[in-house]
Amino acid sequence: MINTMFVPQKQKHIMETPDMGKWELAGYEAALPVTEKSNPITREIDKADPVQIVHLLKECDAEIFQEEDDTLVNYKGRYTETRTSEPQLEVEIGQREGETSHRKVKRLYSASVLQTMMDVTKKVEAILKDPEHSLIILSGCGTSGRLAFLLATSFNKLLKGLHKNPSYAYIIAGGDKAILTSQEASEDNPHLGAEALKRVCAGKKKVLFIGISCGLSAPFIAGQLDFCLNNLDVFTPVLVGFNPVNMARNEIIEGWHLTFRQVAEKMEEVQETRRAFILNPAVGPEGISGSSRMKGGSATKIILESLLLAAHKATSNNKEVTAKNLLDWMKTYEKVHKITYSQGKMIAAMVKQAGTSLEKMGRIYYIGWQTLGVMGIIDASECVPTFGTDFSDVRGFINKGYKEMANREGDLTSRGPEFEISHEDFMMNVLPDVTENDTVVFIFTLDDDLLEIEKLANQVKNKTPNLHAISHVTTGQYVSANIKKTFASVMSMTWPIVFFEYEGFFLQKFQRELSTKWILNAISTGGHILKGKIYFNHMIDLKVSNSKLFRRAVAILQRFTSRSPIICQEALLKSIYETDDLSDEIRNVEISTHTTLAATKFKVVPTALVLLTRNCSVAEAMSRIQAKPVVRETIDRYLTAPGRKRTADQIEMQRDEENE
Ligand SMILES: C[C@](O)(c1ccc(-c2ccc(S(=O)(=O)c3ccc(N)nc3)nc2Nc2ccccc2)nc1)C(F)(F)F
Ligand SMILES: O=P(O)(O)OC[C@@H](O)[C@@H](O)[C@H](O)[C@@H](O)CO
Repeated sequence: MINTMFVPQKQKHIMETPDMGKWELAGYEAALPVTEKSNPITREIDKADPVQIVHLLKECDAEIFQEEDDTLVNYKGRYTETRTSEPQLEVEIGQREGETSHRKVKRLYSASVLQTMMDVTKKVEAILKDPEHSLIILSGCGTSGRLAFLLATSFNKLLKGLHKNPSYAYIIAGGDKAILTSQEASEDNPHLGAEALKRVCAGKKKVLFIGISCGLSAPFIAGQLDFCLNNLDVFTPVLVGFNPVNMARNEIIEGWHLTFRQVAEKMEEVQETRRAFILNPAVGPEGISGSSRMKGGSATKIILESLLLAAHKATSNNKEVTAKNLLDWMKTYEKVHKITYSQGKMIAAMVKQAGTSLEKMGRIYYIGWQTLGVMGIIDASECVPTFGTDFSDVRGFINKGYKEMANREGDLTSRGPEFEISHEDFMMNVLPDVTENDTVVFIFTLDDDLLEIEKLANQVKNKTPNLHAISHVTTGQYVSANIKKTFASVMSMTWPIVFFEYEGFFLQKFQRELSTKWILNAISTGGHILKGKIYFNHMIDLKVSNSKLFRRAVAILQRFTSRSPIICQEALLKSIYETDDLSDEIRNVEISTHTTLAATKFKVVPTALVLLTRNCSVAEAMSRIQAKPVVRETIDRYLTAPGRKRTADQIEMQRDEENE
């Protein structure tokens, strides 16, 4: 059996993969985590126009809801997509006939997922009965941490409306500053996670810990789950992610003794006694490979909002939660997909506008109200690590700033301009410099202060004609004519009136948030695609600021040059350290040393690409990239050079065929 996984081993950091000739072996591809795979739907998204971009993203998001099909995982973790009706027997290499057992991949609506959700709602209900001595903690890194913050504050508001004490708390790697800015390095520290968890739940007797890691990969979360597993008298750990456990990250975590996969496997064992739970349906690869903020973030919202709302409803109605309840709650989110993307043309127009602004070195501003303002702040903060842009390129603002956010650490404005988030900050410090190159998007509902909205819009209109609105209305409500005439375009989403009780009001709020998330994800992703930041469906010029991004960078270099992982890693290190001869000291120092230095550099991956394709010095590679920053030509020239290997596309094509 060819060993295709990261295996903990003494000489650090070398990804165990088949040697060059067998690189395309289905085995390697099969080991590739779903959350890191390239989605065939978006293989050519970098060449799509705005309407096509929106259509492709819509197709990707629809995969979240896909029913369980004949996708088979055999127990050695070789994930093979089969489209045929009869199960395709894939015999393990060196595996005797008949010994292979196949299991279906869990999807959002799978019976096992619904059963686990039901089990977790019972734990939630137990906690809600005793808020003084117990707590529900939501935790994550990056986008997963931002959603943990949003979910915890939303459900504490739900409790407050019932005159109940808060039962929720959140942890985000890097602290509250990570809600607004990228703190990618803190993801790699398991001790930091465990310490934060101890601090937040000091004195509690019963804690339901919900750790969110879309890729089943964040060491910060692994540290927290392991802490829970060693204190099961107080803690019940729940892991939320979107890979099968046998694809959880298996690389030794620096300064620790376990891999994420070992922690996940321990979780699986304890799950047998219903004292730990794993919610990990596959939702399909991201539209931009590895960008788990998109489908991963959406699926996180859908699962946890459905689960928690069902638990609250059962508590107030004193009724049991059934699998059907959960299925019905989650099915309503499919309508959100339908209603949102019914506005595809208007979304495409905003994508086009965003692309124009970004190409002209203009900026994009989201001016939002209530939690729709939070969705704008989240999308804006994701652009920095995702597209390697400056915080000032895409920014979110929210009415009443930190008062509306209700984040634990309160007002962070004094920490610097990237922490200025109120409409007043926007008016005073940003609006004076807004020009017609900039795009401003208002995001509100008709329950927000329409006079305030109109006043602010008229002030913005004096500075740029590119003023658009996303408004959420309930059937029967209409955006008034004078609001309409203030904006260049108004995208109006009409939602059915909800008759459910109190929880229904929150479900409607959550669904407007998800709809807004999909639209803003399309605007920021589409805008950067039109600006030429994406190659095929990969963000090649990524900042290598933590170990996962380091791995992704090496993998992308391999994918586009067909060189071995060792050669690719060397090229990346030469680029990071700006040297043509790597010392053994550099080769053997911890990954965190590489990522800490890389985080201060620009274009290290494109530079490494030139190193690999032009066989030149680092200095020459850097000056080439300086001169011609567009990565696409560099790769195309290399891949189609006479006598060169197939194009990256042909490589992708062949791999996907192998996966069929
Ligand atoms: C699809 C593609 O080949 C690709 C892209 C990314 C990666 C990759 C990135 C990061 C990582 S990771 O080590 O940080 C990680 C993350 C989550 C998880 N559950 N396990 C491991 N692994 C990657 N690839 C990979 C992981 C395990 C086995 C074989 C390949 N591998 C391949 C590329 F075309 F995008 F390059
Ligand atoms: O939820 P995960 O897989 O642990 O990932 C946590 C973070 O790396 C991730 O949210 C990252 O900040 C985003 O830019 C991904 O699009």
